[in-house]
Amino acid sequence: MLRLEQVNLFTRLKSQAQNNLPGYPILQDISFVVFPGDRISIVGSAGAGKTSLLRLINRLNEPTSGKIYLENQEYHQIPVIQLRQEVTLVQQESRLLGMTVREALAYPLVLRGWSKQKIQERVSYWQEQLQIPDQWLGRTEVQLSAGQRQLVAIARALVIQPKILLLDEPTFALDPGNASRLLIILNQLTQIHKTTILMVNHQLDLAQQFCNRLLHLQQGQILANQQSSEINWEEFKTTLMQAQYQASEEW
Ligand SMILES: Nc1ncnc2c1ncn2[C@@H]1O[C@H](COP(=O)(O)OP(=O)(O)OP(=O)(O)O)[C@@H](O)[C@H]1O
Repeated sequence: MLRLEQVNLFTRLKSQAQNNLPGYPILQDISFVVFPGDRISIVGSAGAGKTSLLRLINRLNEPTSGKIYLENQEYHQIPVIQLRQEVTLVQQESRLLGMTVREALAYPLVLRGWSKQKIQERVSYWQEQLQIPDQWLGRTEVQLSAGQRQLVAIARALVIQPKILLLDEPTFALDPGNASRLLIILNQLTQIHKTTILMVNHQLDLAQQFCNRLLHLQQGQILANQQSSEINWEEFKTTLMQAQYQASEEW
């Protein structure tokens, strides 16, 4: 469904470009394949390149070299608007841009010229799927907690029913009960709608609960790309904790 081939991403700061200096590497030699219905957790220490990888896949960043394919079509051959309809990113800090929840959920469909009735049906469906209470619909983002905003942002991404959903730390503002509930809902959705999900997650317990595959990044490189069932999770948690500790020491 999605294929990355030897993708590299280097910074190209203005000062570096002006002085003809090479940028420094953010992602190096990234190659992996995503299959339909995959639930992939992306983990790694701070600065490992997790967000940068999601941004590349959403085409907010362009690879310095290497190629990305969606269903065998090279990214550059796909108009960006179409690509973002099929591959949607929910960033860590989502904004509703002054809209009420009702307006924000309808907005992607209004942009696509849908009728009021079709919008209402689709929005109601996803509101129900993500268990968003009616009382939230008239609220703006300042009247929602960070976790509530995050849930609305995910629902807003799902109303256009993308093939691939990219989630950057969707559970960061949720308490453990709600985080776990969200992952169960997302898990069900991948089965019903065959949505493929790539999720950055710092909490390994949640990653373990959610994914069928794990991508471990370290300093911009893929250290491991493994089926969840093949992972010794206890051992992996210790290894990752040590790597995170080391990264914070170097920082
Ligand atoms: N626009 C940018 N310009 C320059 N450097 C950048 C830019 N974006 C990211 N970086 C650098 O790229 C590296 C990877 O950053 P990224 O945000 O992808 O890491 P991450 O794994 O998501 O980290 P975290 O877990 O802290 O969110 C970091 O060293 C960061 O400083």
